[in-house]
Amino acid sequence: MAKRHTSQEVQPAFFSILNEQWFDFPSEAKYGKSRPVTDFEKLSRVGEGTYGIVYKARDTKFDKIVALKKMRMAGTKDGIPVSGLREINILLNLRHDNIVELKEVVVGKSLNSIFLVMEYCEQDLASLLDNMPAPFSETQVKCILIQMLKGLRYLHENFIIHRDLKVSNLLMTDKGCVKIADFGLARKFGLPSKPMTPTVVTLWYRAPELLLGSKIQTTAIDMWAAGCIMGELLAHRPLLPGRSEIHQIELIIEMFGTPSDAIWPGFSDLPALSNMTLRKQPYNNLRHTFTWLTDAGIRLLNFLFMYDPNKRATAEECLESSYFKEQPHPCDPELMPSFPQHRLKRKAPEEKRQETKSSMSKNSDLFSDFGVGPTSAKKKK
Ligand SMILES: Nc1ncnc2c1ncn2[C@@H]1O[C@H](COP(=O)(O)OP(=O)(O)OP(=O)(O)O)[C@@H](O)[C@H]1O
Repeated sequence: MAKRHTSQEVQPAFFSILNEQWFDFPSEAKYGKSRPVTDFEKLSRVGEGTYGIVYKARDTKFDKIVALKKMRMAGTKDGIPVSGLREINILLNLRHDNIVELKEVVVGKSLNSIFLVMEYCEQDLASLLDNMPAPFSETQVKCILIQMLKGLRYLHENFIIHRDLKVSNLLMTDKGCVKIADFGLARKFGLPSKPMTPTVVTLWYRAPELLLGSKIQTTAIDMWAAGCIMGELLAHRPLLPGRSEIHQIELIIEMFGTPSDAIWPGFSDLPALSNMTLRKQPYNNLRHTFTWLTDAGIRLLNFLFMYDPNKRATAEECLESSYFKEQPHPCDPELMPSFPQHRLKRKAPEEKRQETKSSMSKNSDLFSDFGVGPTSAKKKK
């Protein structure tokens, strides 16, 4: 059967990635004309992830508010970590309303300290979901989903698999524009890369083929994560919050029934199944979970949660869904609430969210490269 999702069997070839990535750099960055980070005034710290700390900062030369992401160097032998290089290379070559814009790369005092200058987004959806008193209305959920799907369609058309889609990587501007962020795990198909690790994609959003050890990565892993995000936005809680990989598989089976070769050809050959027996559960419980959702909504969720990655919905197909054409219609992004009261609450809830990627030391003095010291940090608006 023809593949509906673009896929790649990944190979180990670490150094060719680095070379290809530098060849793709715009000449400014490639030939060392990057601006110094001292051109930026740090305003506040807005987020911290596995690969870097993110600050709200002011570009003093152009008087613009930006986000500055300092790449973590800890634990790397050769300077910039490959995840950072991938993120830089991929983002510099992308331009879309629903993808966070990387404006430039600037350097710190020491040569191996690198900052990504990105457009600043006021919110991330994880913090919003954890803090807002009432859930998003369905018209707002549709507005968010459509923007996410447009961003995904653009990525997949450009041969990029994000590989870490989750609510904390969906940012929102004060104008209600949703942006996919955090390309540290993203891959361009066609580039050789290291052998696939099944631990890509945060556990709660991880597709069954990854959990069961498939060696093939396709754009369908982003679409499963998109289904989890749709479920989370509609239910106002994570849909499949597994505590371990085994628990994650159990939750998936509880919700969608036990897969079989009949619905997912090749399923019984997946590596993890050689040492595990799956519980028999014949029912799909999506309708019981979303009793109030229209048939079109349930159909879209079921399409996103197809076990067989080849049959799973593409972003393009989702955008055609009748769910987005029926009442209540998606609201205009400009009409999305901006939630200024929740901007200060970003960090705490994010820490509570379960993450599976290894955590690195977060104590280094990351302010030391800025011209302005931590004591002069302005209060966030
Ligand atoms: N452009 C931006 N504007 C505003 N805030 C941002 C921006 N980029 C990132 N952030 C904030 O910083 C947090 C961490 O950023 P990011 O996800 O890029 O880092 P990471 O180290 O790759 O994270 P992860 O551990 O999820 O892989 C985000 O959840 C968000 O709250």
